[in-house]
Amino acid sequence: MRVQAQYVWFDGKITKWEDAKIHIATHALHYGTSIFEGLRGYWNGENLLIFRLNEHVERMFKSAKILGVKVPYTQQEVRNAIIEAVRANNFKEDVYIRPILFVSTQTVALDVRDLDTSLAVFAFPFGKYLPPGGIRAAVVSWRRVHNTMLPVMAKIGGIYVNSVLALTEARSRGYDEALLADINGYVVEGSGENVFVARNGALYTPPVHQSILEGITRDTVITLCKDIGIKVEEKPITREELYTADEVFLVGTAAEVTPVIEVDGRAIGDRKPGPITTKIATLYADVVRGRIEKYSRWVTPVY
Ligand SMILES: CCC[C@H](NCc1c(COP(=O)(O)O)cnc(C)c1O)C(=O)O
Repeated sequence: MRVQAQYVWFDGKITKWEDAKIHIATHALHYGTSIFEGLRGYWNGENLLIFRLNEHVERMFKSAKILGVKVPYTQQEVRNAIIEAVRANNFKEDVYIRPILFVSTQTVALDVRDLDTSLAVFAFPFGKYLPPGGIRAAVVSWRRVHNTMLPVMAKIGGIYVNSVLALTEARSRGYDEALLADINGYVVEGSGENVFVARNGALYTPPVHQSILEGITRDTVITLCKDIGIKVEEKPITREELYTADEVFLVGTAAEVTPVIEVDGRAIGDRKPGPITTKIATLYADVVRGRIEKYSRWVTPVY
């Protein structure tokens, strides 16, 4: 799926898509030293609402701190850049927004402390990332990188080779998505999502210290569950618990709330979205389009 837009935001300027280029000696191209985010903008018929803009920008700054690179902008300037990248294209449909901060110095040196960084943001029309009726997932042979090896709480470009290998394996085996186990064999997340398991009316999801990205959608779902009285417990999840769950679903900005109806050839529940998954997916769809006043703090209008 090639992405395309008319205009992008690049180091403070609205630039034509075809002019937004970097040099082949760019540090981030060689070593994966970029920090990126994924946000969604939802068109609700009147305005385009960016979902949890503040939290995504906050995470971008945390990721940069973990990698040890400079961010030559304030959080407000990055929020404005993200809004501008959407506004400049006058989008009036659902979009995916990709800010990326990357080490731009043309060097092969590894120490990043004094190197320069650039910020770019582009947005493009984007619908469903995974089939909303439910997906088939496989626990793949590639393990989730352990957080003593790479700081997986930081959304660092180079770490995504782990996700690339995982999803490519799952798709080559005929599945829609990959589930990754950590070095101890616990299932911790998808290639681009956090995972939830429902059993006897309660939800379980791996704790943040288990080498996962601290997902913003994960936080949204936990908050919504508390508000509607669904118990959520953060605990390690074994493969057997996954196979025998009443429901499994994946959550992420791109994936939103995606039911998992089969894992490694085992049907989950009766192989269709379960009641808890459906309830949360429906509520989430209303929240992101600003239809529920209680969560209006989470949406930022573009126009
Ligand atoms: C290719 C990466 C796409 C990106 N994945 C987001 C993502 C999540 C969910 O995080 P959040 O809820 O904050 O989005 C969890 N875990 C991983 C490894 C992720 O890449 C996304 O935009 O959903």
